[in-house]
Amino acid sequence: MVSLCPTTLSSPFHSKTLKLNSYPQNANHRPFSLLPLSAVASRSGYETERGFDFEIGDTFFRHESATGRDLGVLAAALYKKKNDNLRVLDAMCGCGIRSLRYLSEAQADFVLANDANEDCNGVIVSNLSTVSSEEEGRWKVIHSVANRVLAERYVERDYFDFIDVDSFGSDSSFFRCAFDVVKLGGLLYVTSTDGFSSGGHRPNHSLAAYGAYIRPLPYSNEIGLRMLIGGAVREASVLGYHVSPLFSYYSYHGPVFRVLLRVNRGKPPHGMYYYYLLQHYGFICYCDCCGNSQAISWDKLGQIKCPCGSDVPDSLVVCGPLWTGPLHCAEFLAEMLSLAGEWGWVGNDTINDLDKLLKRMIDESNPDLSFGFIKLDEIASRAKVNSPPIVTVMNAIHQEGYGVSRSHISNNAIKTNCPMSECIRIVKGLQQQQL
Ligand SMILES: C[S@@+](CC[C@H](N)C(=O)[O-])C[C@H]1O[C@@H](n2cnc3c(N)ncnc32)[C@H](O)[C@@H]1O
Repeated sequence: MVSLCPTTLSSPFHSKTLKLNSYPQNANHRPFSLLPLSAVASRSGYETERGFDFEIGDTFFRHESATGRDLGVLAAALYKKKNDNLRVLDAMCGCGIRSLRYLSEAQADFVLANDANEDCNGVIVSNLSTVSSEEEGRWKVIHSVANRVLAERYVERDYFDFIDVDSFGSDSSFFRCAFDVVKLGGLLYVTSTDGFSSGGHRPNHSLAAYGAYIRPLPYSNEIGLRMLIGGAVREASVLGYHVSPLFSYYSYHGPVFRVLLRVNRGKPPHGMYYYYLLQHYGFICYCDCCGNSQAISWDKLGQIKCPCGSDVPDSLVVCGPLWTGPLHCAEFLAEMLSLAGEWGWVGNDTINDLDKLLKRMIDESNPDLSFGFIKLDEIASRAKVNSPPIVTVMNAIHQEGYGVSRSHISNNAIKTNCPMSECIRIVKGLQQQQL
């Protein structure tokens, strides 16, 4: 038997010495991204999602991830509509529900479904067989660590239109291999469940995984998305690719951070890539004293100071480097929403949430709105009043000429370019009107 060491596993170029279907036999040498079995939420039996009945056996499956799957399927289907061809690599497929949905709903021409755990094989094959027989060649199931699968595809020059990496913890170790296997113009759907890092509780870890030093901020879940995009942007630029987020989605079930990236090479639409990077890849500075946030570009790093002039020690919290640009592409989201409507996903109970989510994401794509969000509780506590209804606050801010939207991340928060001092004045005014 081949003896595997972690270095061997993480090196893509050892694939020829190992059987593709081999899975590390020695528990001590399990790839670092595989969690201990005790951490795996598994339930035996069958599930239903969007009208599909499928087996889950003892594989990892979470109901709560359905929205993330819906978003991926809509995006893949849009890609297929525009490009007429769709080859999907589902790098960590669990029971194969995503592969099943990419085949059935997005009409993928081919899906390569991989999961390192060979025990998932029977369940995946049985689920995909409900779409077509294995002999028809629309899908193939393999079992290997994701980076090895990706590296082998790269060596074979076997590129994919859509790659889904649904990992546990941080996904940054898969970026490089994945970028090399996505077709130019193709889509990479990545996931992180690393809520500790985004919350600023493990700055050394976020530095190691995403190259970003993250400290606690009031909008840490948005920071999680920005940390993920920033890490991907950085890794892509090392290889000469440029990426831009088409949508970013946070779900508190996990928590889970998911981002769909378009991968390209050459000049991005808005000028030279490095100019684009300098514009959108930098630092975020939050002032504890006044509650305002600002983006700091690399050339302004030496001049960090809050306009409120605070001289309170440690009042400025600086995080980064991370993505400070838009979280979504509004046009792409609008197309997803329209497709959801065509599929009849708008209007029934489960879909109402997706409908609301997509509309909220479109709203928060407004480029005038600063990154981060402000929780109403924070405004109310600084203004020393009770929190007024969110819609009343938003209307009042809007009437004062500022941009304002909800955030898909927090129900009780707004995104606005209205400074905190003005928000406080507006909220105090609303309170007085009520007296
Ligand atoms: C979050 S689950 C996938 C869930 C699935 N995508 C879904 O939507 O239901 C992650 C899966 O990745 C597998 N896995 C973990 N580390 C892996 C690695 N390095 N390479 C390939 N598969 C891996 C696990 O066995 C597990 O089934």
